[in-house]
Amino acid sequence: MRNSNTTQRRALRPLDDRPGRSSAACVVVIHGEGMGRRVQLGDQIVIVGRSPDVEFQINHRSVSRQHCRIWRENGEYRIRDLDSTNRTYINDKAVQEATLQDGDHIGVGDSVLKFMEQGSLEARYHEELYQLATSDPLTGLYNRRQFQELIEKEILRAARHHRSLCLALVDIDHFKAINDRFGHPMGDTVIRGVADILRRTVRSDQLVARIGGEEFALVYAEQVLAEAAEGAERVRAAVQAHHFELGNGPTAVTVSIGVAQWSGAMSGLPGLLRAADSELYRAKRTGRNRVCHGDDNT
Ligand SMILES: Nc1nc2c(ncn2[C@@H]2O[C@H](COP(=O)(O)OP(=O)(O)OP(=O)(O)O)[C@@H](O)[C@H]2O)c(=O)[nH]1
Repeated sequence: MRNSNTTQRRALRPLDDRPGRSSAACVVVIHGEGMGRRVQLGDQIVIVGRSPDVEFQINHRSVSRQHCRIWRENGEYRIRDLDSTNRTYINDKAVQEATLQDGDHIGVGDSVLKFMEQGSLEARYHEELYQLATSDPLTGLYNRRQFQELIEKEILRAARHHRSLCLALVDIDHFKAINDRFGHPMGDTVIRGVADILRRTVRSDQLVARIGGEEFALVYAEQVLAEAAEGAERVRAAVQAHHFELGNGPTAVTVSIGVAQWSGAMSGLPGLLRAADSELYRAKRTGRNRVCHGDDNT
């Protein structure tokens, strides 16, 4: 039986595809639903299917919930059909199980995936395209678009398995004044510095994204509000403790953070964003350099 915690974590960092990773074997959707999406293949088993719980989800009715499985064995990648309704094809031939070769086309429902071996020029090209599409060039964190895609998946998962899920929005305080005083390039240095602190302070499997100019998002999967607020407080304290060298000696930079927990009554992502944003607004209004969340609203 598959471990649901592992599945949850993988969804946040799909198979260690975070920016800056070296080129590895991968599958890329080259036709049909999910075109352009790519999943890096390592030593983990990758299930391809329609279910939100699988490692490579293709949300189309022609794809079975768990359609096929790809795994590594003796240095090769193998694929097996999981009794799918529409079967799994390699280069237009239905297969039960097969070894994948560089460039193979894998037919999964109406979609076609291409398998590319580790280090191949084409795999590197697709990796670069993927990084460009999903990461923020200034910080290397996920960009807003990728954040939305990943958190929407998390919301579906939380709803389905009745798991908790929290979102923290982190905003640098008085950032305009930093730009005005030290110049835009120094402002960029501060954004990069805060991004580094976030990366260092959160769990390694946690989703961190830059979703606006000086605004970041942290996703706390399987954590309740009190736990997420504790994590957010660690982030706030770490930023405050860091001395940013901006030219005139050390300068204090602080962040305000709003935290909210997803609930079934919210209208998906917009509802969760609204709730976290209103807590962020409260943190700004009540003095900045603080974490606000629903439970402290007395
Ligand atoms: N250097 C730099 N500045 C940016 C970037 N994106 C947005 N900004 C600036 O960030 C500033 C955001 O300022 P405001 O939204 O007014 O907020 P603030 O000054 O941080 O004040 P509070 O959020 O109320 O504490 C604006 O001046 C933007 O021009 C960026 O990528 N680099």
